[in-house]
Amino acid sequence: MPFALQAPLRAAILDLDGTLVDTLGDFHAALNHMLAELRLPAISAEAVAGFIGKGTGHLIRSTLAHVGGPPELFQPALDRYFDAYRSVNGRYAKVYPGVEEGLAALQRAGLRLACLTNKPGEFARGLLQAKGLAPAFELVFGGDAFERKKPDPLPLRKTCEALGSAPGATLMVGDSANDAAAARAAGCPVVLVTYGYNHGEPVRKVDADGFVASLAQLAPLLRG
Ligand SMILES: O=C(O)COP(=O)(O)O
Ligand SMILES: [Mg+2]
Repeated sequence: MPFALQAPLRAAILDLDGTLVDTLGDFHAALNHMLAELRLPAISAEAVAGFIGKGTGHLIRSTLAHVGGPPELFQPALDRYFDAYRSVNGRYAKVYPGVEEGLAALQRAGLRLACLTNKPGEFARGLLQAKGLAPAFELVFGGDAFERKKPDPLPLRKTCEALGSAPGATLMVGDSANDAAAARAAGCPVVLVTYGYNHGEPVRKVDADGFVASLAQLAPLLRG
């Protein structure tokens, strides 16, 4: 569906998991490693996909509940998960088609770029580095950078401030209702990709300014 972005843009904020990189394989491997160490049953990749995007605490709590593990195991599970994720980060992850092209188009349009994810900052920076995407971003903020995570608007407001760009002139590009809700509340225009993880729900039902099947489709929206 064609759509137009109203305001002249000065900056763009991009989500990471499900938007820039398909990280389901990394999450799946790290969680199953954690579950095996806790002697709990394994989880399917499909179930994991529904839990991505709301940060690590939500991912671990949802995974434990899904396999019938007691909530008291949260802290030991979290510790094992961090060790496991640190050692797989990027190994089973793939940059989505059109990402390099889309980022280059945003840069050519003179926009300052930040990556804002609910993933812990350490993992986000390592992943962007491993996939060759780090040089595109002036700033990278993880889920541990601010007091609250998306869908709260605080991380977007803070990122706009750090970029020196008003929210109305800062495009949020994400894959989930979380990104869209945060953008709406912060006053940023928001475009969602149709290929990511939207908590297991159809992404087109989310209130957003537009949808793209590839970041390469952002290029024509930036002209003029
Ligand atoms: O939930 C996470 O860890 C990451 O999610 P995000 O990159 O889509 O914000
Ligand atoms: Mg995401």
